[in-house]
Amino acid sequence: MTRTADPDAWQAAPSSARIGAGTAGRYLRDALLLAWRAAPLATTAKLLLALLAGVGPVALAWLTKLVVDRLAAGEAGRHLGELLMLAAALGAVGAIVAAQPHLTGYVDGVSGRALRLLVTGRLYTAVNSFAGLARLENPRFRDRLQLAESAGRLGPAHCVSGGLGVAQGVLTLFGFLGSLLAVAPAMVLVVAVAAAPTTWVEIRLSRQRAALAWRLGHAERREVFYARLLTSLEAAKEIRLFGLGDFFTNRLLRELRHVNRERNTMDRREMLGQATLALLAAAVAAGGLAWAITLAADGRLTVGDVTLFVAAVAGVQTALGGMVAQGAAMHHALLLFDHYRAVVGAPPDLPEPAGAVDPGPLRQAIELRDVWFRYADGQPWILRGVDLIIPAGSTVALVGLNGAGKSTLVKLLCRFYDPVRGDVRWDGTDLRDLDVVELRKRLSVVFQDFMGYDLSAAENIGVGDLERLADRAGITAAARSAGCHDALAALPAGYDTLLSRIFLDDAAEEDPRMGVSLSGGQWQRVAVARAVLRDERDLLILDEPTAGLDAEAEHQVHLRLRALRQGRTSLLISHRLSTVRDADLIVVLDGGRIVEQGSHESLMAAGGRYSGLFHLQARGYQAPDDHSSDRESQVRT
Ligand SMILES: Nc1ncnc2c1ncn2[C@@H]1O[C@H](COP(=O)(O)OP(=O)(O)OP(=O)(O)O)[C@@H](O)[C@H]1O
Repeated sequence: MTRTADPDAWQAAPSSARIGAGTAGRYLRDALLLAWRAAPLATTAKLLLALLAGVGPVALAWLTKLVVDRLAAGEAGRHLGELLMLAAALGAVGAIVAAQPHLTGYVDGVSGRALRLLVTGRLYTAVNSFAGLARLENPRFRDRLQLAESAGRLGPAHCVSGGLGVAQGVLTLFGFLGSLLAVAPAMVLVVAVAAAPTTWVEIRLSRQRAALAWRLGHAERREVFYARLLTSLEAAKEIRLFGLGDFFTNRLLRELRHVNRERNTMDRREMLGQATLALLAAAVAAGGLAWAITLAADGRLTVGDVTLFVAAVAGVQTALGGMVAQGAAMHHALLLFDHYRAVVGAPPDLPEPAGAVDPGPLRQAIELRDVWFRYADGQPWILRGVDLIIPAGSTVALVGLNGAGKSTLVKLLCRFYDPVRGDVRWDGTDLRDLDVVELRKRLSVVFQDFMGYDLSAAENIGVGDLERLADRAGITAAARSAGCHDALAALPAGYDTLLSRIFLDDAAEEDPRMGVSLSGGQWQRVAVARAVLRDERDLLILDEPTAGLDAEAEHQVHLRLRALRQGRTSLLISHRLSTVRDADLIVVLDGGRIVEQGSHESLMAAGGRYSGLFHLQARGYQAPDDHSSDRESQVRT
């Protein structure tokens, strides 16, 4: 059975500001389970503290009523022992109620941090499990990922705190409502009616807040993008030279203004709603007090009843306010937790066969059969019916103009995407039936847009094969092959030099020589060394591996790569045709179609596209006078 993939399945989870009671209950349970798994002790302590915080105020009010009633009845002398016991109980409960917020704060911190660790690990494990690239290229997914990253990491902790806050409020509320029922049953009705609009308004506000977070996600991501751009070292040259600083700052401020406007509107709504609710609460409290005083004057309530009544009205309103606020915060956190769940629970973006096959060593060939590919529905076809065989042990070169689809073909070989039509086969087995992790272990690639990591020089090569990260001899040999050993050895701390001007560890910060940047060509050699370290792989793919190198270095690196390719299966992409002429097969891609293939000699003899490109490049190295002799052989490219 194949685990079906759906690159858009993450969208199925609700992205609106509504969440049903059943879903909310499920999410809350999941958040609690996560909290329990992350920090069982702290979570238990949180539960107990919430219980204490819930019943504490009610106990205080009742103890106060009992003391006041005894004192008002002039029975202090007769019941002194009992009164002192009540006073001691009041002190003890008061101490617990006073200490509870501090204990809760501490426990919240401990459990929140543990939970964040767990949730963060799960989030990035999920992101790493997406085998393809399409999801990461989807702007809506990135919005969701950002919400999952920011709110999602704290979201579960907020869900738990909110849930416990609500539970605590419910305890207090029912405790005081029970008390009110004992002294003035009609007042229960008044308080309950007054609570209804509060609950309704707060839930509405919470929905609006969550919808706003979703709506603003895109603008906030752009804001972060401009902010990063303005401080990015890579962009700094162009930004300064082209005078782009104000341009990007203005764009950043435009996004920020938009976000501010929306948030101000939301705050205004919140302020108006909550101020109205506060007025309503004050009116209910004042009316209730006047009523209780009237009853006490008639002798239908004791002084203790009035104190209990006052405490109960205040307690109910505080509990209700807290409950609704915590409930709203929980509701907001649950809606944001939804984004986290959508990312973490997203099904595979590429189909995963249940019985995925280990590709095993390449023995015959990699074959593309009538491969059609485009990056999204409605976008132009990038590959149009490509049929290509890369025989095991041979070097195939892929050439063609910019945008012909060469790098796209490489991405399909790595299975970053699946063909829309047709298939790619490894010794006859469709790549879709292979274990993608095992497949990638059999590939070594120098990507056109390779990475330069803010790590040490040795690590920058070692990441090519994590098992050899500590294999200094292997790393040095790879660097020699790629022609960057001398440059790396000459760095201030040799291979241990941090290739970064951004992150310096404590020791490095004190040593101004530690953060070093390489030249473009040197970085490229490091990328080649990374691929060389990954030797013994079945397929070596080199996508413009020497584009940034000087002529001498290019020659040397190609000589070494040629030696490395010897007897291996390799795919070489290069615009410099002199570097591909010794390939066993040269394939010319044009507009997503293979228009020619053959050996250098046969393609030159055919006088087609390849020969035209070759002559064009060769002419670039000749004196102007020589050009006339070539004019007849010019082919439009
Ligand atoms: N992630 C992507 N999403 C959408 N379109 C893309 C993506 N990557 C590449 N393309 C488009 O696919 C086409 C082929 O790009 P590709 O990088 O495969 O060309 P190439 O032959 O390697 O070009 P070059 O010689 O410039 O490296 C281009 O038109 C490009 O705009």
